[in-house]
Amino acid sequence: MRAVVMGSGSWGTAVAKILADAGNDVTMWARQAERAEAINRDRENAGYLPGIRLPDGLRAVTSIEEALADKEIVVCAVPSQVLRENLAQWKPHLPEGSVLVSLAKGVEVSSGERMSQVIKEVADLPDDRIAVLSGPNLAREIAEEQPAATVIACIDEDVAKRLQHAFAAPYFRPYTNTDVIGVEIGGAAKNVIALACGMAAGMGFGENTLATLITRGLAETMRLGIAMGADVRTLAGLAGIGDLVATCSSPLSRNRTFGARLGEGATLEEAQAATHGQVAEGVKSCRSVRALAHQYDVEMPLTDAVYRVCHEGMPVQDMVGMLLGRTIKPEV
Ligand SMILES: NC(=O)C1=CN([C@@H]2O[C@H](COP(=O)(O)OP(=O)(O)OC[C@H]3O[C@@H](n4cnc5c(N)ncnc54)[C@H](OP(=O)(O)O)[C@@H]3O)[C@@H](O)[C@H]2O)C=CC1
Ligand SMILES: O=C(CO)COP(=O)(O)O
Repeated sequence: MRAVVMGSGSWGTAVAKILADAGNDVTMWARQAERAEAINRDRENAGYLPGIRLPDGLRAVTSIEEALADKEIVVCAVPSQVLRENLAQWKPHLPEGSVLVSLAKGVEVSSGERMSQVIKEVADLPDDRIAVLSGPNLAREIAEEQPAATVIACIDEDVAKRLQHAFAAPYFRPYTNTDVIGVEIGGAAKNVIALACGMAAGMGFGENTLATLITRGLAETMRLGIAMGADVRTLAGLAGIGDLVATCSSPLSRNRTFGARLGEGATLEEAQAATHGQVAEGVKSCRSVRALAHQYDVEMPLTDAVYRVCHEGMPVQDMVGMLLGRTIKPEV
């Protein structure tokens, strides 16, 4: 199929490689001319995935019109808080009949909307032309062709199946799902829990603490997902527990690394500066996920604690007392 990846960061580049390795005709859109030129010249996106050789057929362009022309698959690979402004620019050039696939793992702060909702609203598309791709997919590992699986969700199962074939590479195995809400909430919430895990690791806590945070993080993600209409089985799958485990455990995760820096004593500004321009989505999404928890009247104590550290100046050490000092209660 003819596909374009709109965005040329870590995951956008890795996904463009997957699509090319899966036999599609792939273009990448980069907003900076130097990046597009370097990708075409060096067959490498050194700023995001140094040392990864990109497939020969992969071409990067800076013109939105040229990028989108005639494409059947349009992959949205910019961070969640800037998807709306980007889509507004892309909209006049979106090809008739193309399917938009969101990679972003976040909830928009200004609206509380999931990415598929933002796409529907801005691009004015029916639900059967909007899909999301999410799973335990740390970009660097996938770009190194380490085997992994993912979930492609669309309300229309036939569309999800077509995309499943398009994204299936020898090292990358997509599963279909029609539970778009569950896949999106799993992806957004795990970044917040990964921040908490990073903070714990940075403070020197070990595996019991991490396992507790992952497990209780899943519990609060499930509470929110169920309240929003998700299928709990989705959250027990790759886009839920799968991604939660990968992100919370890996030093490759920007969210976990950001949290770890805070746990080690860095200020928010210092942690931000150390991300080298790459996005740690949970820092913003903890605000919108927490707002959803209030809207749906569910308890999300870990998300609340991360929000307080990131946005209310609570010292990271106070998280422990805040979480362990809560009323003791049954597990389920
Ligand atoms: N990295 C990963 O392992 C994974 C990431 N994701 C998700 O995918 C999404 C994208 O992540 P990722 O590629 O890693 O992010 P990066 O931070 O690596 O790259 C972001 C990309 O978006 C572009 N960008 C940033 N701000 C703007 C803007 N205002 N307008 C236009 N373009 C912009 C950047 O362009 P420029 O380079 O010019 O700044 C860059 O191409 C996120 O939601 C993330 O959670 C999902 C799975 C895995
Ligand atoms: O989503 C990811 C892995 O599935 C990547 O996580 P980070 O954004 O924290 O690097």
